[in-house]
Amino acid sequence: MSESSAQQRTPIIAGNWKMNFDHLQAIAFVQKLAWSLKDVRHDYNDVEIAVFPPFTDLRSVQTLISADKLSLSLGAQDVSEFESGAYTGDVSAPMLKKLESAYVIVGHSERRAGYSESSELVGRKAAAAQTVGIVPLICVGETAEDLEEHGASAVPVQQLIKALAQLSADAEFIVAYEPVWAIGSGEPATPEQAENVAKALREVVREQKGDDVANATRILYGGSVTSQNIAGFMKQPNVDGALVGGASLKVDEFSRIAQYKKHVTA
Ligand SMILES: O=C[C@H](O)COP(=O)(O)O
Repeated sequence: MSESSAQQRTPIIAGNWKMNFDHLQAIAFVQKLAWSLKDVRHDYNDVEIAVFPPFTDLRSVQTLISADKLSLSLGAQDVSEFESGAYTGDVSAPMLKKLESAYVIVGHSERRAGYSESSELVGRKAAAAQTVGIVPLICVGETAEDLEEHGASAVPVQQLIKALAQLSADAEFIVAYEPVWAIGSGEPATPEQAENVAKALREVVREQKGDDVANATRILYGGSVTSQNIAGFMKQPNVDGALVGGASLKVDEFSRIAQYKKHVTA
């Protein structure tokens, strides 16, 4: 990958709220976040900042973003593989599209572990999102046991190969490398570990989708990202942003993470 291709990718700082904040709390949070970023946003017009609220908050956050013309992107945390019908509890990609969700997370390890979601299902969900023009953010990552047995990249690479095999459309997707052992643990991967796996994942994209897609695809790191460590990740040539969990629930901290360039030195 050349330096120039890395520069073509717009970095994205994404806040995955998980199952936190009701819709009233969501409104208050987004208002505070927009206020916190208002004086610096012009310095960050080449950085995308996105929030991923629970389903019940999407309408409220979308209305706020649209009414106040906020420079924030909106995403959902999951999507059904089906378009409509008798699927109690599911939320479809067309429904999310109506709410102006630009993105949807698929394959988060909490869903893989808690709901036995396979990489094939993750791929079908990603395909359903792409059908309506939503960009899927495909999460992959190894457990501590996987790391010990197979090293860092083997499991994420296999997960991505299987998920990408389900995509038929030639449409955008994002990959998030989230080592399970780093999520919520306060023990992030090192920037070098994140870079090594991100590089391996980009090679998977290259093999399956070709050079142009590989060079354009954003690959994020997630797992105990904070304002103290974000700069190290963002300096890596194959890391194009972060998927932030716990720290995205604190306005000031998430705002500091979004302003990572202040902390990046050559
Ligand atoms: O989706 C976000 C990840 O699970 C990371 O969560 P965390 O930042 O709380 O470790």
